[in-house]
Amino acid sequence: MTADPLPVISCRGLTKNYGRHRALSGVDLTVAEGDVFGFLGPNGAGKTTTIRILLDLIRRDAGEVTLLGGEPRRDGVRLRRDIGYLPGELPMTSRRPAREMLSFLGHLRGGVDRREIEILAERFALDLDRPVRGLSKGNKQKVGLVQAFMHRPRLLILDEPTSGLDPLLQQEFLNLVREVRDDGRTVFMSSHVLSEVQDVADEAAIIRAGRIVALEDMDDLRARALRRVTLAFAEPVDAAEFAGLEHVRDASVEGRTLTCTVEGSPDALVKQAAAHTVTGLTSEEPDLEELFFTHYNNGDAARREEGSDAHA
Ligand SMILES: Nc1ncnc2c1ncn2[C@@H]1O[C@H](COP(=O)(O)OP(=O)(O)OP(=O)(O)O)[C@@H](O)[C@H]1O
Repeated sequence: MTADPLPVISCRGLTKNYGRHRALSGVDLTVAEGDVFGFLGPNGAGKTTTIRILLDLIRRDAGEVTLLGGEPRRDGVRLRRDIGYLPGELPMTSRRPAREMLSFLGHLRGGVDRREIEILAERFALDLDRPVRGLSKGNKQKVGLVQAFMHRPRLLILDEPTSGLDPLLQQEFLNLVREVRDDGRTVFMSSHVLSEVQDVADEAAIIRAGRIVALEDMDDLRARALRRVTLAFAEPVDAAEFAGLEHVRDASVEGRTLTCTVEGSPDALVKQAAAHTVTGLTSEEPDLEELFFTHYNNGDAARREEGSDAHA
């Protein structure tokens, strides 16, 4: 075992106001080297604002930031080489082909192996010969991802990276994130959907109304995750059979369909269901809001604070 390395991202007390609107109220974050860190929160919670402050694209009103041992305001040039950044909204108005734009960006970062661009483009099924301007939203997102990964940065900061990607490419993206982690590099990625980060993240912070309201080890969060499960049977079943099962709540039956909530392992439910002929199964994840309000005692407090902030 080695001693804990210095965090790759550390921020303390980040505060940001847009006019009279307080977007961040004292955000603290610590991201360890080699981790995949999910930054989760509903729309408008402050994810993009935090990321832009980390990268010194906007100024904070208060707080401290350290990134890869440097200070974003002072060490911007070095940090840009060591960081891959995918913005939430990509300005892509160039008439030039994606290949040229990516090579140009590569030069700005001190040179990028062209093969790396080709390999990434192939993985994301991106046609490098098409002009950037005419690309669809999904293809623009692919260009954004290629430019974030292509110089093999030590730290990737990705704002809603899977937005606009179809499910197959989302999986490819997650594979890439795993490879980066296996390489000992670090990924910080935001999302408003837990499912997008839950398979890959080691840790997650949940931000709400400009405050970090939870910091979670993902293994714990996964173990507690709620699912709404619907099972269809060939014959009518009795709700009582399922009501007392471990990790099963709110079981109700209508005709041949059982709906219930599973918190944690669905093992007991699956074994009980197997006593019957199962004709259908759906399992839905709750959205982040639901998970948040179900699991965190401070949920009501956060909701109240948000309400009072909104009137501030
Ligand atoms: N330039 C701006 N001027 C005024 N208010 C802003 C500005 N940028 C963001 N805000 C507000 O600050 C809050 C945080 O916004 P931010 O974009 O950081 O949230 P987010 O979590 O990234 O959400 P989203 O996923 O919708 O982008 C929101 O209430 C937003 O309306």
